[in-house]
Amino acid sequence: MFYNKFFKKQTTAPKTETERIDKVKSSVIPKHVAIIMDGNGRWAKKRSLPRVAGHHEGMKVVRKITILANDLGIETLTMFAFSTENWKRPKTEVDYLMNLPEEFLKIYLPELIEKNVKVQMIGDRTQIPKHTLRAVDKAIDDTKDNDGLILNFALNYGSRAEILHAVKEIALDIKNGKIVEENISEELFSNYLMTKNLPDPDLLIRTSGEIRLSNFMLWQLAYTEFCFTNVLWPDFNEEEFLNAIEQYQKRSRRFGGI
Ligand SMILES: Cc1cc(N2CCCCCC2)n2ncc(-c3ccc(F)cc3)c2n1
Repeated sequence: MFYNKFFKKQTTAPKTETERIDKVKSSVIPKHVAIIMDGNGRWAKKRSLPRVAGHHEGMKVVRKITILANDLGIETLTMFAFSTENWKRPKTEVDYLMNLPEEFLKIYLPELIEKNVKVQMIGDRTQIPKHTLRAVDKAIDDTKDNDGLILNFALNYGSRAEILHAVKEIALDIKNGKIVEENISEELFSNYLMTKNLPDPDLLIRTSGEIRLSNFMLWQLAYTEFCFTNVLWPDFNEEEFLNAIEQYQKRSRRFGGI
């Protein structure tokens, strides 16, 4: 039992995970959660395993957190799976990573469909191997009519490239008379981004103790609450996810106001 100083009443800490989930569901649920899934290589190194073992373990955590996010009623979950900078990694690691979407979908797509999850993707498709895109596009098509959680994978995504592409598109539309300069607003600009059909993230989670954005959703994260945890992504679990949501629920967001 512990004494709740605000409501002057005895309340009991939730004992089971189900009770904890119910308590979280009784408060504000972030509509859009974005996750930078960091620490996979370090997790493997700590176990004297190859880096790709960390990526494979991290893939299983994606499914775990997706299922819980869907159960909590979160509307969109954006997972930063591959950045435009990741091409600099060794070819063997990049080749492995480009096979992960297929492996993930082969194992988990039936369950995602059954749970009414809708798969989407943001990122530059031009450099992604055809076999990877085929698997992702099939999942997008197979889930296009679902209206549950949107599972949005950031794949070969870079925010500065996204912003530059939007600027060029706007310049072109001004040149061809589609829009006039006076009409350029934050809302119009947002509609030129890859995330145009999504609300800005309410909560960003980054694992492994790194405290930086790594060229991720720089425009969209303007008013997002950040939760940085030292936990390595392969060790991240439902309890850690609930911790992050509870942290979010304890913060009152002012969007620049008082
Ligand atoms: C490149 C990459 C890396 C990747 N990792 C596992 C999670 C930790 C971070 C890096 C490694 N995961 N995990 C799931 C996907 C995925 C992507 C698209 C899709 F439609 C379905 C699944 C994925 N893609």
